[in-house]
Amino acid sequence: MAASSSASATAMPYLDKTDFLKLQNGSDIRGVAIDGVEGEKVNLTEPVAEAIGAAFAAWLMEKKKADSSQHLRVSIGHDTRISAKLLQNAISRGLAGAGLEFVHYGLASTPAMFNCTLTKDEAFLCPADGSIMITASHLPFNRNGFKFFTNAGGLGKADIKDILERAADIYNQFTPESLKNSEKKALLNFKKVDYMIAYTSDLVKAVRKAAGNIEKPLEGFHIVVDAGNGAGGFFAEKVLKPLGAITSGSQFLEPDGLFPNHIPNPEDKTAMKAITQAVLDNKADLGIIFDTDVDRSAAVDFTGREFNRNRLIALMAAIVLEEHPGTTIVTDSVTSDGLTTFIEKKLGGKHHRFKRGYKNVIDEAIRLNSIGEESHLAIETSGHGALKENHWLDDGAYLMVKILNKLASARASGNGGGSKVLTDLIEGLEEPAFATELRLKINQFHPDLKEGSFREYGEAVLKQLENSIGSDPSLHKAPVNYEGVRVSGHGGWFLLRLSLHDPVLPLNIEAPSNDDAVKLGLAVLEAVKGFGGLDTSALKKFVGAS
Ligand SMILES: O=P(O)(O)OC[C@H]1O[C@H](O)[C@H](O)[C@@H](O)[C@@H]1O
Repeated sequence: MAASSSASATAMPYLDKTDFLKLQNGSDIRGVAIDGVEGEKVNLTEPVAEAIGAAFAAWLMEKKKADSSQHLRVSIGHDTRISAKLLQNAISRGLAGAGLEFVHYGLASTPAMFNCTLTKDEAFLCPADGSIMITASHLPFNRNGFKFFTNAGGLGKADIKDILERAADIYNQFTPESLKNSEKKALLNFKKVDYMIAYTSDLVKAVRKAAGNIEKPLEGFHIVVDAGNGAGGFFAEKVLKPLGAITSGSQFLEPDGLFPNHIPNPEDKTAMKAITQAVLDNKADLGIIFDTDVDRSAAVDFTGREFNRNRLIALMAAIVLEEHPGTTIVTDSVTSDGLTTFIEKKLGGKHHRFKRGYKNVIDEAIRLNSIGEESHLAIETSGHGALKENHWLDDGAYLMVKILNKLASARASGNGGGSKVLTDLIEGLEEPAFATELRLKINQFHPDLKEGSFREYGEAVLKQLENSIGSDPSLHKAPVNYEGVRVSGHGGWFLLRLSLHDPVLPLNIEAPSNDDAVKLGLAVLEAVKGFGGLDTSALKKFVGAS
């Protein structure tokens, strides 16, 4: 362990590239930003964040072929986490030290942070050459992280790795003088604007335009919002109200980084229950729920029926296919067979079931367009959805705007009020009576893994499962599949695949009954039973074998 000579730098432990690379989570940076959870040591410290800021600056200057005289501008926003300000200031010092301008947006959403690289309005110090969102999405309160954007979109895995490697070098070259110097520069150059005014006014304009330039196209609609105390509270006040909607009964709009009510996550059952209850209690027409940084969303109709997961995809596909008949809808891998039938037979579109991961589905839709296959929607069951018309940005608020457009235009053309128009759009979507996701952990320290990685071990489990399927006549491998092993049988299907980030094999099962789902579960259990490093307890419990 080497340590720098200075007083403040002695408090900074030596960290190498591997320590920095541990902060990578796909195309995001994530870490533990504050104490408070036993066994979780802070690894996203202020100096680490400062180094990441300086590394992003260096990366951006290279990308934009800028020299230090050009003063590239970077905007910084954050969600409601309690570590937001600390990290905001640290990353600003990194940018300032590298000679870049930085602008604080304060509380913002992830999609707004991409948008500001496209907005052309000097009053909001836009466009930004690059932007940073400080968020850890729905993770617990002690975590935090960064997402980065340029006008070309969100940075991908390779760029994040590059930035973290640069950050490791920068961090180990920090001296007390350099740290003081960047602090001074950051204090001198500090600027702040409320960019959410510009972003929300664009959303409002989009709905007005779609409704035929009516000032208050949502007049009389009662719509409740649940922001889960994340950054999405603006939607009620700054989008729905100006459009004329009644928003009383909206809940958890106040920022609170301890998330005292429920996790802001449309995939979370408690969160969905909370917004459903609010719709029913208030006899509202529609409920809208966001995740912490508003890149994901879901809705609830006036009867309390949830539009999330496959249903949200079906609804968005119906809206997009009305506008672009025959287009390809790209989704993640855990979507249902019923959804494929719905998109292809009822809506006349094409369902391209790809891999899990929002960046994967978005990049795939872009790729399809580039080879001549038209696609206008890339959407995941997690609630991430991106439209071609909106720069392929996964924006939970924009998804909801598309739904609002539908409500407003239906009423403008005399089709009544309420959200029945939405419910009707997904009529005919077959839904399995039983659906579950079990997450089977790989024990990385099990002797069976020898020197190999958990990924190699997971691949071996999948290979074994694939081989064993061949000998069971009631099971059939999906003819087209991009991830893991997807099999149909017993009237349903299962998919076993490697998690994008964790040493886990998620197993999704959908079937017409619990018994059929158990039969599918038993087939998986039988195939993987020789793998001592795989924790199958959840599966055993599910099939009643423990
Ligand atoms: O592979 P898993 O562990 O199920 O996680 C997959 C999920 O990871 C993150 O949350 C991404 O934001 C999602 O886009 C992705 O679907």
